[in-house]
Amino acid sequence: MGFRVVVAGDSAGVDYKDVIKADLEADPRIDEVIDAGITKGEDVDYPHVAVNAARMIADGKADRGVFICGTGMGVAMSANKVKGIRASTAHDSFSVERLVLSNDAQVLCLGERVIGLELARRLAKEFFNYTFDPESHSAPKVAAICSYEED
Ligand SMILES: O=C[C@H](O)[C@H](O)COP(=O)(O)O
Repeated sequence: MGFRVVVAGDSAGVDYKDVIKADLEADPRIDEVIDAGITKGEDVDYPHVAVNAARMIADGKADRGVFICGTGMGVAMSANKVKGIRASTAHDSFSVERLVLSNDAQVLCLGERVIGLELARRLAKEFFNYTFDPESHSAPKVAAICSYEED
């Protein structure tokens, strides 16, 4: 079974979000792409966009997310407020790999004002090359992150 992916972006990330959404819809590894907004022309602040999208993962409606704002940092901070979500900005290939293999992150965050479109597209694609191994040496560290979550 393929990934169910939620994409989201604020007004500074909507252009990349729409391109990456189309890429993911054409990717045979992905079964479903959910667009959590915004649509171009809308203006919703990034915390609301990211938390709404992250809740879809926490609620089991999606497996992973690609969230985009100007820097990738605001959507990451916001998504991480949702219990069970691990999200980070990653703007290079190695970081994207480790985001999954070390950190079991469900959400890749990208900054439309920081990296070029083709790099963003490539990183979004690479994010789905990896799946976390629950038997790996990284698993207890991820469990330790979770242990610090507060209700
Ligand atoms: O992290 C925040 C994002 O980059 C956002 O798109 C822009 O936020 P700002 O308008 O507060 O700079």
